Amino acid sequence: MSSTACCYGDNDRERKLRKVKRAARSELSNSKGDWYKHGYAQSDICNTAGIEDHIPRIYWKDLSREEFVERFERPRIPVVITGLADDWPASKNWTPDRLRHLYGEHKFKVGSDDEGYAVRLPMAWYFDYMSDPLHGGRDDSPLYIFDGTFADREGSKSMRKDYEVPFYFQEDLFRYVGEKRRPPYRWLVMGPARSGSGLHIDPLATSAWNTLLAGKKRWALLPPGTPRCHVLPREQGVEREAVSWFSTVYLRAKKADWPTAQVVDLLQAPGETVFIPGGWWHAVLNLDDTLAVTQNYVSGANFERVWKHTRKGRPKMSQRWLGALEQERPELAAKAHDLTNREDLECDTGSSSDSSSSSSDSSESSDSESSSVSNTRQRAGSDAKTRVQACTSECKETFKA
Ligand SMILES: O=C(O)CCC(=O)C(=O)O
Ligand SMILES: [Fe+2]
Repeated sequence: MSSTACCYGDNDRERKLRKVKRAARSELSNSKGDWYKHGYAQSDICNTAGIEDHIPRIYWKDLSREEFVERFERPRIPVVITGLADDWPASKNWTPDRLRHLYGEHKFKVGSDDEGYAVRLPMAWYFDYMSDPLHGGRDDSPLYIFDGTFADREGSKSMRKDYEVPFYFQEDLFRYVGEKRRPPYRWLVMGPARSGSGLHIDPLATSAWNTLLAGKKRWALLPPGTPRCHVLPREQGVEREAVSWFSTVYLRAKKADWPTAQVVDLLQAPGETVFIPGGWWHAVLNLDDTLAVTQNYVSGANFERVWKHTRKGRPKMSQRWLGALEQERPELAAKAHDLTNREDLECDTGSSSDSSSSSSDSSESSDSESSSVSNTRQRAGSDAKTRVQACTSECKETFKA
C-alpha cells in the first residue's frame, strides 16, 4: 500500500503530527530520537526467513459452520480460513488511493493519551506518516490505526458496508446488551512495517476473527493457561510494543529451556482470516503496509467462559446482558444462572474445583481489572499505556535473555 508522495515540509502539519505522536506515546517523547533509538527499521525484524507456519488453511467452502464449531471453535484451536473476503467490496475498493479520496479528511484513532482520550489523525495524514522516512518509515514501532468506532462515526461508517461478518461468526451474543452499551467489538486496523499489537489476550475471554486485506502480518500465539509472568515479564527492555516483544520474549520462547508452552508461528497473507479462540495469547507484527478488519464475538461455544469473565469484570453490564438473554435466549440465561450459582457455592465452601476459571483468572486474563473491552484493546494495541500485572507467586522465576 504505497501512498502518494508527501513530505512534511509544511511546518504547521509537522508540528501537529509531533503533537499527536507525543500525546499517543508520551513515554517516547523525552528526547529527540526516542522514537527510533532501537534502530528496528534497519534491523531484520520483518524478515520471516526460517519462521515455520503450521496452522492449517481451510477454504471456506470446505468448512461448514458445524465443522468449524466442532473442529476449531469448541476445542479452541486457531485456524486460518481462506476465501471469505473474496467478494467483499473492501477487497477491491480499499486501495490507498480510494481510501485517501473517500476518507482522507476523516480522523481515525491512532492511540490514546495519558488520560485515556483517543488520539486521532486524518487518514490522509496517516498515509503520509506511514511512508515518511522521518516518521513511520523510521519509527521503531510506528503509530497504528486501531479504530473501534469507524463503523459508528459519520465520516467512516460507510466502510462497514464493504465487508461482511463471515458466517462462522455471526451469532454475536453481546448484541443483546444493545449497540450503545455492548463492549467495543469491531476495529479497522491499518499500519506499516513494525507497527502491531503487543502480546495480549482478548478481553472478556471473547474470540476473534481478523481478515487481512493488504500486506502481511506475523503472529505469535501461546495457548490458554500460559503464565503471564513468563510471556510478559516485568523487566526493563521488555515493552508491550509488538516489535519489542518479538525482539525479546519471543526469542527466549524459542530456546530449549523455555519453561512453558511453545509459541505457535503464523504468517498471514492478504485474503486470509485468522480465527483466535478466546484465552489465547497473541502478538502481531505488521511486516509491511497492512490493512485489516477484526471483530470479537461471543457464541454458544465460548459463552460460558465469557459469562464468567463478564460477570466479574463488567458486573453491571453482565446483569443487563442476563436480563436480555432471559427474554431472547432463555436456555443461555439458564446456563448463566447455573454457572453463577456454582461459582457462588464454590466461594462459600472455599472449593476451587473449576481449574479453568482459576487458571484464567490468574494467568489468562486481565478482565477483572479492566473497565472495558476497549481499554483492554487499547492496552493490547500499539499504545503502550499498559499496567502490567504482577506475577503470581508460583511464577516468580526470572529469565535471562
Ligand atoms: O491485527 C492486529 O494488530 C491484531 C489485532 C488484535 O489482536 C486485536 O484486535 O485484539
Ligand atoms: Fe487480539
